[in-house]
Amino acid sequence: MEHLVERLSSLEWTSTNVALAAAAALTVYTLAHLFRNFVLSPIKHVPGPMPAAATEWWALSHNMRGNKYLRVHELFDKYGPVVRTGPSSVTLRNYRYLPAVYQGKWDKIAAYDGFRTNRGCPNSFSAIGQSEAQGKRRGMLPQYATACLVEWQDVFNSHLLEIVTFLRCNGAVKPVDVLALVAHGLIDILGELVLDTQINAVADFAESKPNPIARAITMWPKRGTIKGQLHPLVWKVAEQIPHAGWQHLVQADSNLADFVEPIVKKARKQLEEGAQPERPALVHRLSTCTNSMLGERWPERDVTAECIDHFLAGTETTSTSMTYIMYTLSNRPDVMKRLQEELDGFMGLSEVPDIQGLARQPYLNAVIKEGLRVFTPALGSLDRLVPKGGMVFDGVFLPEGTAVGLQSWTTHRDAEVWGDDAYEFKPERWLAETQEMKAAFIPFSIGGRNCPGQNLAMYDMRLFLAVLARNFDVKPAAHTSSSSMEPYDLTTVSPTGGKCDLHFFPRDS
Ligand code: HEM
Repeated sequence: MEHLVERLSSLEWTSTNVALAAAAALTVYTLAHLFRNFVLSPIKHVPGPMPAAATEWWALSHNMRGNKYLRVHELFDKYGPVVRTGPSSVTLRNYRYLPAVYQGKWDKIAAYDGFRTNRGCPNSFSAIGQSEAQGKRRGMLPQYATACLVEWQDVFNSHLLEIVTFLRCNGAVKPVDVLALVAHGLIDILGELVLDTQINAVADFAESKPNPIARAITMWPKRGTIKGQLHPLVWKVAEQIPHAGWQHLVQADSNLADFVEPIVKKARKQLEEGAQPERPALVHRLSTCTNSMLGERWPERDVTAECIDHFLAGTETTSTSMTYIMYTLSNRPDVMKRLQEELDGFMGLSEVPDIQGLARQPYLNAVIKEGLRVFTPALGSLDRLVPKGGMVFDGVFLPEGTAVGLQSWTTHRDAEVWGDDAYEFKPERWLAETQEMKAAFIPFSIGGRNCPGQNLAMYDMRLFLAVLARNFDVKPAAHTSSSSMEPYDLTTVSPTGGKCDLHFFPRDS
């Protein structure tokens, strides 16, 4: 050793020597990494593509290309129902394992930590452990109960009517991006339901003015995915890249925090002064409930983080589902006709429907469920950590700490459940729902970490779909095609083309 140190100190540190030393260090690091992932790994026996086992870059590069779900889907045919999709992660095909993985109170993987909001504050989505999440969920669930949502009917109606008015003036003249339109509508609704605040996103959209909140909300999920997959140091460096578009993405979180923080502060002050809102928004509920883990009121920064989280979780998911459903209807006059007949019978001459009656319209609900099945917004694997003792899946043992999950893209196309027409959009299948369909339909996930906003999401979708289909016939713009609509998946899905331009022709014109 002394000899080696002597030799090193006698070396002349020219730039060539430094480069050689760096290359040698990199080689040693890479070999050690490969040795660990191939030879020492406790899941080395799980079949899968070699690059996926070698490094995280296989998953990251497919994530960045938005097609990881397709690659993983193909792997099952080649490697069987249990596939190694990363150095320490495995994806399962068999939907019968859904309860084991998602109802077993297993922790989420560390990448969820990248979804903290309000400058690094944890929220229910980013919480890794069940107990931390349960404390937060108890406070929010009453806001999305049916009894609460029906009280907001006037808010839903006023924003939907604004959209109808805009489309009546513009939709036939030039195509409208339904993805952005619905997202702006949802942001206005969530503004009131979550923050008791008017955001006026649809008004800005109608005037082609960028809305800063809408921009931050649409940028945020991409930021979360990238941040979650990069080493914190690499992210710190990446944050400095002086590119305007990239900076909008990097700053999406602080921009939202700057907007939501003062609203939360004001609401808390009003509550402390004795105000009793007749119709509490989420910010009021969270400000008054007790954090069951801490035994005291939620800190202000946690309330801010949770409210931001709901804006994010409730916008892109629902707007994507609505967009793919509207795009499908623009190409499927048979489905549109049947839907319009049902809605005409239910709504008559009214432009907006009764919110409760919509839940009882069979074909409308069948179209939405089929939309959520075929175009699930969260279609990749939602990974969890195998707990102590490990577990056997389809004959393959996975030890404690393995990241494991199922992707809804695959589950929603399982021929054993959905039949040979699993890839087709066929709302009729929901008119005779089977137990297998119930068990394998997972757009909102299942178990203790399922989507707490699913009731709101279903209300949103019923309302938007009923209003758009009742009032308009829809045709795709010339440039809106199956390739521009190819799903691009970065945690949640969006069309590859980034938008979905459709023509809206008023039905009574
Ligand atoms: C079509 C619309 C929606 C879909 C498909 C959807 C889907 C999902 C899924 C699959 C999860 C589980 C994620 C995971 O385990 O990684 C989830 C979690 C969550 N969703 Fe939704 N969601 C939708 C709308 C909403 C809405 C409207 C809200 C609230 C305004 C919301 C709030 C949340 C929250 C807070 C979580 C985290 C829950 C936890 O981890 O305990 N979502 N959602």
